[in-house]
Amino acid sequence: MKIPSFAIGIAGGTGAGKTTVSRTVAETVGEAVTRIPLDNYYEDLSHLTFEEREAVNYDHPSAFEWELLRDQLNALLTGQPIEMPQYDFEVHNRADERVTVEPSDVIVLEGILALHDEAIRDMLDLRVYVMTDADVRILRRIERDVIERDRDLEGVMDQYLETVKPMHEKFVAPTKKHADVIIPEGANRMAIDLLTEKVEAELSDGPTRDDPDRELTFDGPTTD
Ligand SMILES: Nc1ncnc2c1ncn2[C@@H]1O[C@H](COP(=O)(O)OP(=O)(O)O)[C@@H](O)[C@H]1O
Ligand SMILES: Nc1ccn([C@@H]2O[C@H](COP(=O)(O)O)[C@@H](O)[C@H]2O)c(=O)n1
Repeated sequence: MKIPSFAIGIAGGTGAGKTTVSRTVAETVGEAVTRIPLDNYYEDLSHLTFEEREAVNYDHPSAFEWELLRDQLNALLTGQPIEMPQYDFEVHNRADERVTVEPSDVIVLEGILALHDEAIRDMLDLRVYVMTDADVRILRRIERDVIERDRDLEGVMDQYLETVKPMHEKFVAPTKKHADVIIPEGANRMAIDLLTEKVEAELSDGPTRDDPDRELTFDGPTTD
């Protein structure tokens, strides 16, 4: 196994297509890829009632347990297994069980604020932002939240206007400037093929992060 692993961050607004991109890359490349959904690092809110949890702003950076994510991402990248928390959207809280995640050659961190935290950004080798128009994203989100997350239409609309949209503009969209690659629309075949090729090239005995030749093989400028 490569140590440190090759780390990719995939950020973008709700409904942009982040999960679709990371799942497709992981399925195409196979077992060498481990997905880390940022949602699993929402703070444990067991001390609040369901009604209080319903009212939380889940699009503000303070909703996430960044320290745990930094520690666990660092552990995985350096070859150690983690006990990853799980998230239950229906009850707005962390689930009781954790899942053991083994280190792997490629780690994909995926979530609205995957490029928000500077220390996390520094751990990533490739930073991706999935950019999809807001009207498309809200339509996708309504469908998903009602069908998969047990939400009602009115609640999804209120949440979107009260927190999701303003937080997207304030915290999510500005992280685009940290991206090495911007993917339009999510399930964009060409972009996914290029991303998959990049991952496969990293797996096929490319230079590691500590290799002085690595800079020479990097195929895009960073904005940091
Ligand atoms: N390019 C695309 N065209 C059409 N539907 C898409 C595309 N990308 C993603 N989707 C669909 O949009 C919905 C939201 O995508 P998802 O990957 O879950 O977004 P995110 O993880 O960014 O919230 C899913 O139902 C997915 O199948
Ligand atoms: N209890 C929760 C926790 C989060 N959300 C919303 O999930 C969105 C992030 O997930 P995506 O797959 O859409 O990127 C985020 O916009 C939160 O508003 C929620 O509704 N309830």
